[in-house]
Amino acid sequence: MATPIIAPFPATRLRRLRRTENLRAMVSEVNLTPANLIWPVFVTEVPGGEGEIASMPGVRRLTLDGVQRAAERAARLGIPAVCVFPHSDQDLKTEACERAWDPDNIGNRAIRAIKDAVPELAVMTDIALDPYNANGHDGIVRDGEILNDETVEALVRMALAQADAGADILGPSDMMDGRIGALRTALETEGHKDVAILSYAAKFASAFYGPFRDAVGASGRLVGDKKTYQINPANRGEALRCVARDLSEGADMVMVKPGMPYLDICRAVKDEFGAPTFAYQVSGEYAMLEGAIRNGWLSRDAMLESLLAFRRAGCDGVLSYFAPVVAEMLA
Ligand SMILES: NCc1[nH]cc(CCC(=O)O)c1CC(=O)O
Repeated sequence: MATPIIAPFPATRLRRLRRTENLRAMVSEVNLTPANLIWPVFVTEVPGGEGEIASMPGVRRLTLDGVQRAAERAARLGIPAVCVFPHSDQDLKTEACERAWDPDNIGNRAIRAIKDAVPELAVMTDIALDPYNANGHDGIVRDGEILNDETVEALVRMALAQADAGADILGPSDMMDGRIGALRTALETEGHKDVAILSYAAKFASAFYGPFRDAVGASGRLVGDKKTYQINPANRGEALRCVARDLSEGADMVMVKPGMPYLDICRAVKDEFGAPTFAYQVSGEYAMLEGAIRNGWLSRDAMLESLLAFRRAGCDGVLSYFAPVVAEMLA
């Protein structure tokens, strides 16, 4: 960026352009619109599973009817995409995770329900085995080890079932090596050449996913942690190598996750690669902000400020549980 020429005070008074709302709007460097938002929604097949998630006040697990109404709300508000997360029956979780590629699993049923209700709304999915895995991991576990290559084969089956159900954007969130290339090849050869991949490329092993694991019913199941596949929060260089690798294997878009504690990574990814770049303002970030707002410790403007920060850091869009509320505030 060119260094602006600044005349000495009083010729320069930077406050001149902050004086009124309209002057401030004229010189705003970034903006936030509903088009920048992707709304993550939880869909349950468990009888009585719908309702508010204790660690995410204001966020509900939805039935298939409920997710159709959410899709209509998204479309009305100008939110371009929803991302479907399944809350599946505990009894249907297995060690081989077969249900992940069942055309009638709750995730795939939700994709079809949304496409029936609002065909033009983009539907994004999550590709990882954890909602269907008896031990809560994103990959297949044998003797305590998360198996990379066997998991990638399972992910390909899962992805094809989602594409068959009508998904527009696939979101591999598992952090196995080689998955983007395997998914891209399978999509090309199985008649899904226009299905986009938004890779969770720089996904860190974070403590901020806790409420999400409650929401999808994986918390009680998870043995150990995800540090052998998700990135060490200390590692910026490794995150950039992951993004480079995923783009070179055929990802159309990339994501940094979590969001707010990793804005430096967002900026670096955008500057380095210029690809469509997204951040995930994850469940723990939502819980922090919403908890403080509900207690009266922060104002609702903190929501908007947090999302604007992603735009300033170079993100094209943000996955956020605040999406519908923020889109209403922006309307
Ligand atoms: N692979 C599953 C997945 N997909 C999105 C999230 C987290 C989203 C959030 O916290 O809001 C997770 C949890 C995890 O990796 O343990």
